[in-house]
Formats: sequence, structure tokens, C-alpha cells
Amino acid sequence: MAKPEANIDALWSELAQLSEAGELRRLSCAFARFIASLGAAAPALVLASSVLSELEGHGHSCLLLADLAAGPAELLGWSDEQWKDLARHAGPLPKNAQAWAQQLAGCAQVWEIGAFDYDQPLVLDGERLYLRRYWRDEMLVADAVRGRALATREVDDASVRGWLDILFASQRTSGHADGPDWQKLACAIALRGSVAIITGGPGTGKTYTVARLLALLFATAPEAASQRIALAAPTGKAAARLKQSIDKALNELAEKVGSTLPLRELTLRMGAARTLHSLLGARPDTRAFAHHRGNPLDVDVLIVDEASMVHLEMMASLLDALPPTATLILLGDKDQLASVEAGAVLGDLCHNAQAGGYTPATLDYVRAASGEALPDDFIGDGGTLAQQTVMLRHSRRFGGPIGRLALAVNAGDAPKAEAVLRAGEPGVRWIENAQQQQVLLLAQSGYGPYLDVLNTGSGSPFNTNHEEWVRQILQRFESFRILCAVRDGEWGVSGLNEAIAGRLAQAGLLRPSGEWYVGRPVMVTRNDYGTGVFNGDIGLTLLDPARPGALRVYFLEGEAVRSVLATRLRNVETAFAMTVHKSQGSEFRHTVLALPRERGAILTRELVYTGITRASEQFTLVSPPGTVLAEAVALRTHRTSGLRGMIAHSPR
Ligand SMILES: Nc1ncnc2c1ncn2[C@@H]1O[C@H](COP(=O)(O)OP(=O)(O)OP(=O)(O)O)[C@@H](O)[C@H]1O
Repeated sequence: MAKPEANIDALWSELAQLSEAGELRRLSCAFARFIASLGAAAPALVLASSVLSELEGHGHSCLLLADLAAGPAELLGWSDEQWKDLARHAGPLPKNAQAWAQQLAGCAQVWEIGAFDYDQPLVLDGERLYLRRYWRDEMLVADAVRGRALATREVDDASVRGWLDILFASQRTSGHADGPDWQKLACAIALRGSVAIITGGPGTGKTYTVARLLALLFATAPEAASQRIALAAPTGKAAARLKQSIDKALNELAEKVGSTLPLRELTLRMGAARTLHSLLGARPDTRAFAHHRGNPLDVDVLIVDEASMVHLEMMASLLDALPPTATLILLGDKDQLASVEAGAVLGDLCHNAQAGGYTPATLDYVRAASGEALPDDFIGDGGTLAQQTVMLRHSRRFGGPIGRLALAVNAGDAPKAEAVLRAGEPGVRWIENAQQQQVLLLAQSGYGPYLDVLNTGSGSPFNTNHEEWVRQILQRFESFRILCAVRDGEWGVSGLNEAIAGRLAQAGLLRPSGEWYVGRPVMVTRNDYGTGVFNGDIGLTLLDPARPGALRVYFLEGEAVRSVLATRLRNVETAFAMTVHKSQGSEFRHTVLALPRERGAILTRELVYTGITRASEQFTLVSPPGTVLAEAVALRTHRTSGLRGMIAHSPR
């Protein structure tokens, strides 16, 4: 067989064709052109840079040269043939990762770590190729979390133990008698460091624990009364939920501890929870935040919930803006879907969480400060950050079939998941071989309660307490949601939204006319600082009581209601159905997960798990004929990153 010969023109034309066919982002093509324009346009470099850029779009923060050598067709979602067709134009390619590294290191556009740095756009770190900004972000995150994990403080063990015994009194009777009390242990661990990660599935008590941690800090910190505590989350909804749960937990605790600790003062002083964008001071038209190393955040303790949704760039910005003296507590479920943008930061940071990996020194500290003994299974050397990481393991909200289903899916046990779905227990339902019509029926009954209030006129917007009426409609709307895996097609967000609106109109429940109509639920798809609405916010369109005929979109923030004139909202889409990704940080009484007919890299275990765990009382799975559920449960999300290695080898 003739050896392939490099033909740069043919390579460009193949890249353009792939882009025309929608197999490659235009951006990836343009990026490869940009790289080529900066020096010699070596075909191997053109190929590597287009693949690197494309993988960034799939959430990977770098390209493993071993994957490039083996052929990254699967990572790209291509067939082997497609990859071969493209690669042959780049000529004989390096056979393995080392040979790729050697070849790329010789390109002027690539900075090989240790060589002369003149701000080349690509970085070669061992056998990983990076866009410079992701390499910088990973280094920043690795260095910051490792430095923080190493910087443990002196703790008065006896005092901490005394307080923990009070704060977790009666736990043995209400909690799990077997094994250590992970919540108590998490408080002790978090108290000694300037970073702590508390991970766990839904209802495992992450917020319950962090409320006790705050009380503990309040009781033991030298200048407790002046501690500045900030609460934040990636979305407005998650931030509002965090604040509500922490306030509730602290109020319950205040009753329990009585006058020994003025916890109500603490609650009042904490202020509202904010989105990370708002906390960092996002500004229109720039990726740079107002807060950074040179203008750090004014906080002593920062609690970030739903950390699995935080992407690499945001985590780097957050750590950059956090003063070295402040404590960072990350809360989240490591098994949920990773962020939409590149990185899987929480998953990388706590990949050891299940095993523990605690050293003898941590064991001694935990025993002294909390009285908890760790079984041998959790002893090892999981690394520096593992010493500041705790996984909560007992769900208090999720004992029933939804919890069992989530556990089975998370464990990759498809037969067990199917058995739970088929058992016919209340709380879980499986509609197999579904037709779209069945989803429309579910939508009609699920959205019935909010449409009833909207349509009966019993709370006419013009003669009763309008805000209370709006709140009631919004709360009812928030109790039901249809989640999709994909955006397009009959089983995607767009197809289902259209069909549901049509169905509700047919039933006389809605009167859609044009883009905006009374009752239309919308999701904001882009931050808009002018109107103060943010990506992921969900609102409902209702008549404006102050302007006859005008429509406003109302948003619920905790208990508060906020509104914006509909015509001022530019980036919104109808939200009867939404993607599982966008549903993260929310919970609905009844959640319907609709799986599409087409298989694909998007249908993963993490997606199904995240969908199930959005349901608090009722979960309905709607699936096409065949083995789509089993296939999804078997497929794990994979995101290439160098973060774990960097944390292990970070210079500090
Ligand atoms: N040790 C405990 N004893 C009694 N109740 C508890 C305990 N831990 C948690 N709970 C209760 O269990 C419920 C779930 O706890 P919490 O909201 O803190 O979980 P979470 O992990 O933050 O959940 P999510 O992931 O949904 O945010 C709450 O009602 C909480 O009060």
C-alpha cells in the first residue's frame, strides 16, 4: 500500500468539508488556520490543533497525544473512516505519543514546558497538548487547591470535639449507627483547612453539614463575630436553594443550642446567596471579572454549592480572586453531569472520595477533634487534597425507589435499575416504547395545576394580592418538569416544547399567539446584566397589571418575585421541556426524563443519574424501544484533563 503523503491543501479542504457537514465546528477550522498562520503550517500541527479545539467543544481541557496516535475518532464522535480520511492528508503521522510530542515540540507555535516561553498559543505538558488558557487555568487550580490543602491550621481539638458533640447530638439515633458519622467528620476536616470538599448524592446532608460547620466556626474562630461569610452557586436557582436550606438548618440549630451560640445573628449577617458571576463581578463584554488576585473578594469563608457545575475557567477565576486567608468549602455531587463548558473540576478534585485515602495523621486528627474512628478500608495515601475531602454516604431524603434507582444507575447496574423501574412501586414509573403522545399527556396533567390557577381567575391579577397569585403560579410550575437528553428532534427540547404548547392549546389551557403569550414558561439562555437575568433562570409570562395588554416575565428567587417586561428579554427559549444539563441545581416534585431514539455520546450514566436525582417525589422515565437505558448506564462521561496529575505533582 502506498504511504500517505502530506497534502496541506487537501487537508484544509477536508477540514472545510467536515465543517460544512456539521462534523467539525467552524471555530475548530478557524483555530487551526490561526495556528498555521503563526509559523510553518506543518500538517501534523494543523491536524492536532483542529482536534484539540474540537475536543474543547466536547468539554475536554486538553488532548492526550496517546489518543491522537491511536486515532481520536471515538472522542470526536466520528467513524474510524472519517478520521482516516482526514489524517491521510497530513502525511505519515507520528506512531505514538512520544513521537507526537517530539514533532509538536519542534513547532514554533507550541511551548514545551521548560523551553523558551514567548507566549505561544499551544502548550505541550509532557504528553498533553493544551490551549494555553486551559493549561494556565489547570495550573492555577492545581496550585491553589494543593497550597490550600497543605495549609492546615492549628485546631483546639478538645474544644472542637465539645462543640461537635453538641451540634451533632442525637445523631446516633437519627443517623446511621454503622460506620463513622461522615457529617461530623466533614466538619472537623473542613475546620482545619483553607479548602474542603464535601461531596455526596442528593439528600446526604451537605447543606445540613455546612450549617453545622458555620456554627462550629462561629463557636471556635478567634474573631467569630466579624467573620465575613459568603454563599454562592453557579446559577441563581441553586444559590436561592442554598440560602433557604442553610437558613432553615441554622434556625433549627439555633433552637437546639439555645443561647450558647447566637446563631440567628449569624443567619442575619450572612446576606443573600449569589451566583458566582455576580460574586466575582462579571462585566458585560469581557471575560475578566472585577475581582481577581489584585482586587480579591472581601470574604473569610466562601461556600460554593453545586460545584459539579463549575467549569474550569470559572474555578480558576474563583480561586484567583479568593484571598489566601479565606476558607473555601465546595459542596456538590461528583457523580452528576460535569459542567457544560470544558473541565470536570469537581470530579477531578474528588476522584478519591469514595475510597477515602486518609493518612494516619488525618486519622489521628479526626479522632481527636470529632471522636470518630475511620475503618481501615478508608486508610491510605490518597494525596494532599484527599485529606480535605469527605464524601457523605447516607441519603436521608432518597430512601425509596427513586433513591434505589439512582444508586443502581450510579453503580452502572442496568439490570437492577430496570428491576426498580419495573417493580411498579409508587414514586417510579417507566413508559417503554413510548410515543410522543404519552409525553404530551404527562405534560398536560403535570402542568395542569399552574394552568388551573392561571385560567380559573380565582386570583385575578387585578383585584387580589398580585404578588401572592404570581408566587402560587410559579411554585406550581416549579413542581413538574420534562427533561430531555438532546436539543433537537421529536424527543429533544425544541420538538417537545412545540408539541407541548400545541397540546395545551388544543386542550384550551393556553392560547399561544406569536412568540409571547400568557402562560409561556421561558428559560434565559444568556446572562443579561441590563435586565438582571442570568443563563438558566426560568420565568413565566403573565399579564402586566400596570399596563393593559403588556406581558411581563416573572421569576421566583427563593420566596421573592421579580419581573421583567417580556419585550426586553432577548435570549430566551420556551421551557416546558429543558435539557438535563440545564436542570442541574433544581429539583421538581415530579420529573419526567425523556430519552431519545438515537444513541450517542451524550446519553451517559451521569446524564441519567442527574435526571433521576432531580425528582423529589415522582420520577417517570420515557424511553424508546430497545436497550437505550442499559447502553446509557454503561457509558461513562469521559473528560480529558491534566488536573489530577497537576495536583499530585504541583510544586508547592
Ligand atoms: N444528620 C441528620 N439528621 C437529621 N436530619 C438530617 C441529617 N442530615 C440531613 N438531614 C435532613 O435531610 C434532608 C436533606 O439534607 P440536605 O438538604 O442538607 O442534603 P443535601 O445533600 O444538601 O441535598 P441536595 O443535594 O439536594 O442539596 C434535610 O431535610 C435535612 O434536614
